[in-house]
Amino acid sequence: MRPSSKNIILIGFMGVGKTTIGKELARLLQREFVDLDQAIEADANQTVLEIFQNEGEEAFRKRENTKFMELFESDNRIISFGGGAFLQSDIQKVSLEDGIVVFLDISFPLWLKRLPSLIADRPVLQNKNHEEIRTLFVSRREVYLKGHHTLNTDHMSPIQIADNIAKTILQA
Ligand SMILES: Nc1ncnc2c1ncn2[C@@H]1O[C@H](COP(=O)(O)OP(=O)(O)OP(=O)(O)O)[C@@H](O)[C@H]1O
Ligand SMILES: O=C(O)C1=C[C@@H](O)[C@@H](O)[C@H](O)C1
Ligand SMILES: [Mg+2]
Repeated sequence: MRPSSKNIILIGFMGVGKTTIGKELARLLQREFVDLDQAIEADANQTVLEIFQNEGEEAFRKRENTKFMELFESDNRIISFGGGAFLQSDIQKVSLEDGIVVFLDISFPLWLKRLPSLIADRPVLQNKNHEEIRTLFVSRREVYLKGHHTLNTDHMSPIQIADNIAKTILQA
C-alpha cells in the first residue's frame, strides 16, 4: 500500500519520547523530521525554558501556533509536537483534518521514573507535586486520545515504537 503524503504528527505527554521517536520514524520512512519545540527555539534564538521565563507561557503558545501553521504548509513531514501543542483548538483541528495524528501513550508509574531527567527543561512540570502532575497527565490524556491512532509505548525502545507506528500507518 502506498503511504499517504500527509504529515505524521506525534503527540503525547512531556517526555514520552515524541522527539526521540520522531527522528527514528523519519529515518525509517525517509521523510523530513521537524520538532516543533526545536523549530520555535531556532526562530526565537532562545530555549523553550528561556521563552517561558522571558516572555511568558502565552507568548510561547503564540509562537507554537504560528510555527505549526507555517510547518503545515508542506506535507510529507514527521512533526513531533511539544506536550501542549495539541491542546490548542485550532492546531488540533488542522492536525486532525489534514494530518495523521499518533498519540504516544505511557503508563504514569513508568513515566514518573523519567521525571528527574525532564524537570530542568520543562517549565510546565516545575513547581508541581506528583499529584498535580498526575492530574495534568490524566486530563491531557483525554485530549490526546482524540488522535487517529494510540500506541502504548511501555517497555519498548524508540526504534520498536517507530517500527510499530510505521506498520500502523501503512495498514490504516
Ligand atoms: N521508549 C523509550 N524508552 C526509554 N526512554 C525513552 C524512550 N523514549 C524516550 N526516552 C527518553 O525520555 C526522555 C524524553 O524524550 P523526548 O525528549 O523524546 O520526549 P518528548 O516527548 O519529545 O518531550 P517534550 O514533550 O518535552 O518535547 C529522553 O531522555 C529520551 O532518551
Ligand atoms: O507540555 C507542555 O505544555 C510543554 C511541553 C514541551 O514540549 C514544550 O513545548 C513546553 O515546555 C510546554
Ligand atoms: Mg520533544
